[in-house]
Amino acid sequence: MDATFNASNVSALPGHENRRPTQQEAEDAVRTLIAWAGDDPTREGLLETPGRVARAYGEFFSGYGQNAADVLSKTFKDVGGYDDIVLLKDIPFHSHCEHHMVPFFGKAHIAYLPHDGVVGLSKLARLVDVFAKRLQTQENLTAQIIDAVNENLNPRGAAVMLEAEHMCMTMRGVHSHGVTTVTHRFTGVFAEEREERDRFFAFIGKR
Ligand SMILES: Nc1nc2c(ncn2[C@@H]2O[C@H](COP(=O)(O)OP(=O)(O)OP(=O)(O)O)[C@@H](O)[C@H]2O)c(=O)[nH]1
Ligand SMILES: [Zn+2]
Repeated sequence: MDATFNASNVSALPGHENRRPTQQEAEDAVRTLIAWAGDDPTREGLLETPGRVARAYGEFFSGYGQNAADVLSKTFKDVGGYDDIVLLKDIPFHSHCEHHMVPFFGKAHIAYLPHDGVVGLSKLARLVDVFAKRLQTQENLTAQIIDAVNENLNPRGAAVMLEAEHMCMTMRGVHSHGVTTVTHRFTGVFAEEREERDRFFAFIGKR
């Protein structure tokens, strides 16, 4: 995360002009939240918690230190002339909503019709993580994934669908359990031809 940390991201944070907050400052912020929640950050069980939370944040938000172009940089053309749909379904993802900073999680389905070669299958799952491991809305996550596929693979078409449960709707607020939010976007041939969209839905078992 350090390597690509963009200091301008925190320029609006008083006392942090042009620098990333230190680990110590992050841990102090966690202690403040613990006290604000009503507990005692100095009691034994909570002493190491700020450090753990900071480390966990490093994992939850590791996407800020990654970019899609790196993940999708290596493509293969030696695929026997295969140019039909490539589809990964049920890619699990965990993200955090940018409104409440609590998790939303579910499955992503990504398809593309190759034009300039194909990409390693694991890279599409990694691509989801590049953007999921940031503060997000589900709509933005959907758009960023398909934009990255288009920019880096130049396919004849791409399709992305996300299905997720938002803990900010389950654990708090409206307390609506079991609600699945579905977002999707189609580009190229998938946007133009209903038949291709229907194939996508059929492959992911939605019709
Ligand atoms: N469109 C969209 N909304 C989201 C997403 N994640 C959370 N939200 C919603 O963001 C909204 C924020 O609404 P606000 O009224 O500003 O905040 P709030 O008072 O905490 O809202 P409630 O959740 O209704 O209690 C809520 O309706 C959330 O359900 C997302 O990925 N996409
Ligand atoms: Zn939320």
